[in-house]
Amino acid sequence: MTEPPIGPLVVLEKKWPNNLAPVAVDIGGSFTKIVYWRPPYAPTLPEYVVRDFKDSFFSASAPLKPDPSLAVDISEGSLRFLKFPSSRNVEFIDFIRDTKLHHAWGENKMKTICATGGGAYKYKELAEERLGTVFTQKDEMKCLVKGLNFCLNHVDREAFHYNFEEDKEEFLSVDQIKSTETNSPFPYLLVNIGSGISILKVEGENKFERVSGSSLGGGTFWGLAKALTDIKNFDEVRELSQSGDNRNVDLLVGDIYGGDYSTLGLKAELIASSFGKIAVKREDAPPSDYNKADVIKSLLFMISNNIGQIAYLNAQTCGVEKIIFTGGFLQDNSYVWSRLSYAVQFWSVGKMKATFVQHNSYLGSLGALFSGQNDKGTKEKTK
Ligand SMILES: Nc1ncnc2c1ncn2[C@@H]1O[C@H](COP(=O)(O)OP(=O)(O)OP(=O)(O)O)[C@@H](O)[C@H]1O
Ligand SMILES: CC(C)(CO)[C@@H](O)C(=O)NCCC(=O)O
Repeated sequence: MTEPPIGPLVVLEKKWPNNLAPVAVDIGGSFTKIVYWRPPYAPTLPEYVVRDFKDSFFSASAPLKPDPSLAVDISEGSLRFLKFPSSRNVEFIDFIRDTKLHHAWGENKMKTICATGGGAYKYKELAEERLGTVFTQKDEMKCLVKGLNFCLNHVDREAFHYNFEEDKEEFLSVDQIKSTETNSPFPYLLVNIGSGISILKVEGENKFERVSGSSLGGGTFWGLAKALTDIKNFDEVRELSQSGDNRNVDLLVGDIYGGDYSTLGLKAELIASSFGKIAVKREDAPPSDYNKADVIKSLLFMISNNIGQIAYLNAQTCGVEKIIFTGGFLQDNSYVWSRLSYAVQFWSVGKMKATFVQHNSYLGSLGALFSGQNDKGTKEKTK
């Protein structure tokens, strides 16, 4: 079958600038995330590049409602998502070049690609040199909010709560994510857990403020996990968190009080000090029976509880009750969903609920893709 000459512009022609590639990248500290539009006539991408990475997608059959204002007729194709570790950023640039994603599935190279995340600045020169296409820089926070709002408004079952008592997701429809007072998803606190954490108060489609941040994020968890154990693969985290027992590593209230600290309502099984049991071990004690599963589980508890607490405190300061957690740390990580849900419920005494989304890692790249539609490829100013 012969390809139409101008690829996606067939469906995007009304608003999509004809010099902009239907691919956008979010180059973060840990991962580079790519979103691209693939029309039905396009070939699939070479398996050798994709095999190590998850390739999730909104397909024509996924319950994605097209938004006329965005003029992206997804039913004519699909938005596809890919990840590369940031340590392979040169390969990622060559991947775009070799697959010709910046050609918009046609003959001609597009003039610009929208890029966000720190790497949009760090790798601009290198990427432009290797691709011969301009990297139009888009602000990371704006893209994150834009991508998330797009998903919340248009993708059914994108958002979900996690029932930590029954260990299952409870998916929300586009209508269920809306507050009754505002008939919209706003206001919400956005806690994006990538390598580090950014916390934003979001009050409207383009109305938001970064209220806080923390360096104790997904990179901290993964860095400490690698430093403390011989773990090499993130998938192992999911396995080990099922079998580990943090009580071999953490000091519990019960270890200090011999039971509950009733006057403060602190139950015996509550963690009093993460990793505290290792700290108080006698020098002449026999080797402990904690193993790497126990360490991983304790680390996950520590990071997740801390994030849950920071999120709750920021939500309280901002006067917002809905907290939406996003970012690569949460991708396919039901254990963390469970911990964060528990932490938010615990700290807010049941007043607040943690919400999660399916396309955690890809919100920034989605936002970059959409934000390129209405501009002429100029450099974006940040606050
Ligand atoms: N397969 C994996 N390998 C390593 N880390 C993973 C993996 N899957 C999930 N993670 C988690 O995802 C985190 C990175 O998330 P994400 O891609 O959102 O960050 P980033 O955008 O690169 O960082 P930042 O926004 O801070 O620059 C890692 O720190 C780690 O905790
Ligand atoms: C630096 C960014 C914004 C890069 O995505 C992120 O890693 C972050 O928000 N880190 C936390 C920085 C802080 O302590 O506010």
